[in-house]
Amino acid sequence: MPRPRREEPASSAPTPIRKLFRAFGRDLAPFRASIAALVVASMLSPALETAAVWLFKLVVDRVLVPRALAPLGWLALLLTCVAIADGAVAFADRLLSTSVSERFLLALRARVLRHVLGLSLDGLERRRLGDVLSRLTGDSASIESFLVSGLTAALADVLRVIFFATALFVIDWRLAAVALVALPLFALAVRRFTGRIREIAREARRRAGAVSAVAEESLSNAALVQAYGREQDEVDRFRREGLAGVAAQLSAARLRGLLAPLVDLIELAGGLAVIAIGTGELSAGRVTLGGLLVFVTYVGKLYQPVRGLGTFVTSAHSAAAAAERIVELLEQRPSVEDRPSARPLLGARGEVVFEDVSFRYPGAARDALSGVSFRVRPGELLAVVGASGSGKSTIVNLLLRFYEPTRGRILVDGHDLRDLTLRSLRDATALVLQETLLLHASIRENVAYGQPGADDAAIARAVHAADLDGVVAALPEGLDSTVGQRGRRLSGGERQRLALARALVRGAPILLLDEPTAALDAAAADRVLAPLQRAMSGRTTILVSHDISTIRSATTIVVLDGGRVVERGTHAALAARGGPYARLLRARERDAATPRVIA
Ligand SMILES: Nc1ncnc2c1ncn2[C@@H]1O[C@H](COP(=O)(O)OP(=O)(O)OP(=O)(O)O)[C@@H](O)[C@H]1O
Repeated sequence: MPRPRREEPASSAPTPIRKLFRAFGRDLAPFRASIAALVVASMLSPALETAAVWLFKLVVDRVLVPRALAPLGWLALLLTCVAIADGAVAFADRLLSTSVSERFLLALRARVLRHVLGLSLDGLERRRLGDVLSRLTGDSASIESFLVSGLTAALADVLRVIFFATALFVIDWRLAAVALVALPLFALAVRRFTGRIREIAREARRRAGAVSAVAEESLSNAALVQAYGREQDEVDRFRREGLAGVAAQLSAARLRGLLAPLVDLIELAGGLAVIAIGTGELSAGRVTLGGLLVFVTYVGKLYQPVRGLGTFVTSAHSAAAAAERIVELLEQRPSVEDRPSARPLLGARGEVVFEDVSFRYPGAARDALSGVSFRVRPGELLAVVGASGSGKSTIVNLLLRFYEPTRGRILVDGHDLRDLTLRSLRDATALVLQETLLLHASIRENVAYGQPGADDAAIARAVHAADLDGVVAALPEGLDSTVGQRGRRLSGGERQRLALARALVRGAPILLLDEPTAALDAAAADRVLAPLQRAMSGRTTILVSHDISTIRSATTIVVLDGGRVVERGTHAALAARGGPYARLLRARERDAATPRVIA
């Protein structure tokens, strides 16, 4: 299979905050009812808070100052009711917001994952896996924390500001005017910082992606890293990427650190001014003691939501940065998609025809295939041989429609692949690669992956045909034993036979085998041979291989060189001709005579 070429995705232009809604509004739609309830809770909560403080004014003015106990009864009742209502609203708010946040986040992540899985391989391979993962986890979480938690909290904060400020004016408008002078200053201080915080938030999100990418690359290549003793280099690379993130976080901390004391100072100045002027107002009888006390309480409470709104603005910026990264991913279109007129391939017989097919990988300098033509009738075996890089795996990639030919066409049962739905084409094929793709699951699940819903009998037949009975019997939990990550608990040959069982259970009429025995030693390869032959019989098979024992029986052998077919025929005919195939054979024999070196 072709090596993935990954490059860092370029950062795109900033996404304005309203774009967030355009991009993710429809993800919110299923939660409309819960969000409406959440909005009501966010409105009730500030109203109840305002009422509770106001009741204390009444306690001071009606009970404490006149030293009269009588009104305390109804005031206490009211205070208790408000406290209970506040508790109930807070409970509902917490439950609702957790439920909406978590379900929204899951739905968003599932949408992103579905999209990414639907991308064509060329688009996917250009990305770093860790970066995609970081978008799927961290960036989605930022969007959630803005769109759901953030917006409802902001709504409550706005209402708090309105209610508290109104209460201030009702108590004493002169005092209120003084107290509120500080607010615009406050907002100004927050604004000055936000532009810079936004840039830093974007940088920090991008860095988080790079750090996960490095970790993913090191961990997925752990065997390589250890065998070549490069652990320290990997840690260093991780640290280098991480350091840039540390710098971004430090700048953010510096800004936040500056903002906090500034805000405190403004708050203190406001409080002192209120007390100074409030004493005068109290003496002039324009305000009651209770009024002044709750006034100071309201002022103290007023700064908290304003500060909350400042944080909301910051979170909006980091959400915008996250949204940019997710939108960029979601806007990537698969280069291979179903045409609107695409029809399913029904009851496939398995005839495969390549008609003058040329193909160049995106961004490559030369064609990987040029003018390749061949026909494989149902049930026949076509072997593709050739030197490394001659285009063998590309044939498999094109037949699975991971890519589309740049020229010519590929037909299955007489239908151009482009007229068929991707799903039905892939349903008609079973693939076995040199590098076996196994899931971290049981043997049963790995086999059933080939045919979801396969019953026990079908799985047992496939396991038997793949010569895995002995392996399964030796495992403590039989078919339900797990194979470890990427099947590491099995030997290479066993892994390959498991991959074959999966292909067999699929019952697809076309079998694609890309060097299925290349990673195995002679003994293990021999063990795969019989199951392989069983798998091939009755199916159209396209086999990419260097292994003479598997290609000897091919109906046709196609020899590729530099993406062109240079020879075709049966093993006997080609071996006798003394051309490129015979040369490949001789090279193989020499290889077989020299001991293998594990690279
Ligand atoms: N994803 C890719 N992007 C760009 N070029 C690619 C890609 N995959 C393969 N190529 C190039 O296309 C050519 C054919 O590759 P292909 O994988 O089909 O060769 P192959 O015959 O299967 O080789 P091998 O036997 O080494 O697996 C090579 O020159 C290779 O470098």
